[in-house]
Amino acid sequence: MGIDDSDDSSDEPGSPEDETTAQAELSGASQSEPSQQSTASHDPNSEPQSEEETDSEEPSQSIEDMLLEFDNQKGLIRERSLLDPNYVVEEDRIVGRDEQLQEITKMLRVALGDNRPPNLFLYGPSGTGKSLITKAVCHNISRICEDRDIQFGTVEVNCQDLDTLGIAVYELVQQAAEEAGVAVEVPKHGVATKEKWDELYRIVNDHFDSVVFVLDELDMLVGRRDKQEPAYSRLLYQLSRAGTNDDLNAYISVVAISNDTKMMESVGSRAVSSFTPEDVHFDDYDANQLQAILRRRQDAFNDDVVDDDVIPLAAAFAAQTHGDARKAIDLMRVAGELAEREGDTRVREKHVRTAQEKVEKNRVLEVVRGISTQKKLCLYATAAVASQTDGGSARSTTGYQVYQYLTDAIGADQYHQETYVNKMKELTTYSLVDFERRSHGPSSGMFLEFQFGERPETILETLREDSRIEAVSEDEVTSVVKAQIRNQT
Ligand SMILES: Nc1ncnc2c1ncn2[C@@H]1O[C@H](COP(=O)(O)OP(=O)(O)OP(=O)(O)O)[C@@H](O)[C@H]1O
Repeated sequence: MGIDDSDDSSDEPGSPEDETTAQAELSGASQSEPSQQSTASHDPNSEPQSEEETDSEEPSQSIEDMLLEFDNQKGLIRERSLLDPNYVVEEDRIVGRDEQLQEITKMLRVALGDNRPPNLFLYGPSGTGKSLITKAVCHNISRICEDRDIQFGTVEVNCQDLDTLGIAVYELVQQAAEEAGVAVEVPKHGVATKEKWDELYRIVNDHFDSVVFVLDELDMLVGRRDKQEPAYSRLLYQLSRAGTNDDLNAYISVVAISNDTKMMESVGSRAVSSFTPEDVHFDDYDANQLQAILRRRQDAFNDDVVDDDVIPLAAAFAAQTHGDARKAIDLMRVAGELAEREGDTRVREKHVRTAQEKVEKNRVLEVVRGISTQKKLCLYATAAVASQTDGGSARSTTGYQVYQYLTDAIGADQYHQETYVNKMKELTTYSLVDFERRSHGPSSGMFLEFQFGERPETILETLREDSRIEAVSEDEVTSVVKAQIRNQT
């Protein structure tokens, strides 16, 4: 029996660890901003001060006084949790996902009859309600099962921060133990992954009749690169197979969630034949749906403090990129916090505009902080092209020419075009960029057209914080880009 793949760490830049830090900074970013509020107030009616008095040091306000003063200010946000994208809202606040709700309910309801529900694959862009709908359905099943004396459990893990298969299985063990209210009896490190699987089976068999395993952001569980099959594929194989052989007596269903619509294409054939999921697609939200979602949370704010144009504007900004509800909610929260910090009595359009800049920049930062210089160069070149085209998109062929210019300019290694394209494709995982395959007719070759999820200018601005990229003249890059775009036909 081998020791587990605890050395199975991802060496890829942009590993989950980098992102966790960025995520933490993202969520805390708005709180850590220095306050705009001036504490030194000048009373225009006060007596003119003598020269001497003016020169003397005013006693500064104590921290306690400042805290109490801020505490006494009437806030604009009444129910902050409604503006937290990680908070699971009640069912009556879910809008515009009737079809998916119905489909998933129909398939998972089998658990109520003490039977095995099918496996599911939920896919679609970020922030389109995949996790929310799954949680809502499982929560309801759990309630009804309780009444019927069926031991139903939901074991949910987010795979974004899990580097290896061994760690992912341990995470499942931990979540299962928490759901069952028991202790984990296997160590996290230094044992074979098989022992962790056995512990998972033990907990599930001892405590549940039926379990839904929810594997969120499953495509992020890549694992060791020297393995033939990605870790997510091995996890799906093992888990779904255990549900059909003697390892697990409980009925189990695996719900795999991914932003990557093509994830199933890279799942190995063994896993495909044991997983065989029902697919449920989640579309982008349009501006009207996003408005409806935000209106159902408007009571997060005090009565009558949000200007009429605030929600439509936040929804329009979020719809412009991917129709991401998380972004729409983030915009409302940041706009509200900005207004509060300015001491304003209302949330206004201008707060949403400033929030848009902050949220967009944070999202880009979240992605680019952790990636390698080479990936940054690929991204910079492609965004530079997109920033100069009418539709905001960039052809891979043109992007590569600009990438070559950049690598020459800073004396970096230069990849072949195929590697450049692969690096860009890898970046699609983060929903920052998407691509379509195109051609200009039978005589010309194929190319990929990259579309950005955020404004290319924000990406360029953020990437220029890297000193190597900053050293390249912006004007020169722009003229190279323009020349290359002219050469395109
Ligand atoms: N239909 C909806 N009604 C109300 N709120 C929604 C809806 N869809 C998404 N949200 C909210 O948007 C945020 C993101 O949703 P969720 O986590 O379900 O997205 P997701 O598709 O799983 O995205 P990701 O792949 O990035 O995890 C959550 O705060 C969720 O409450």
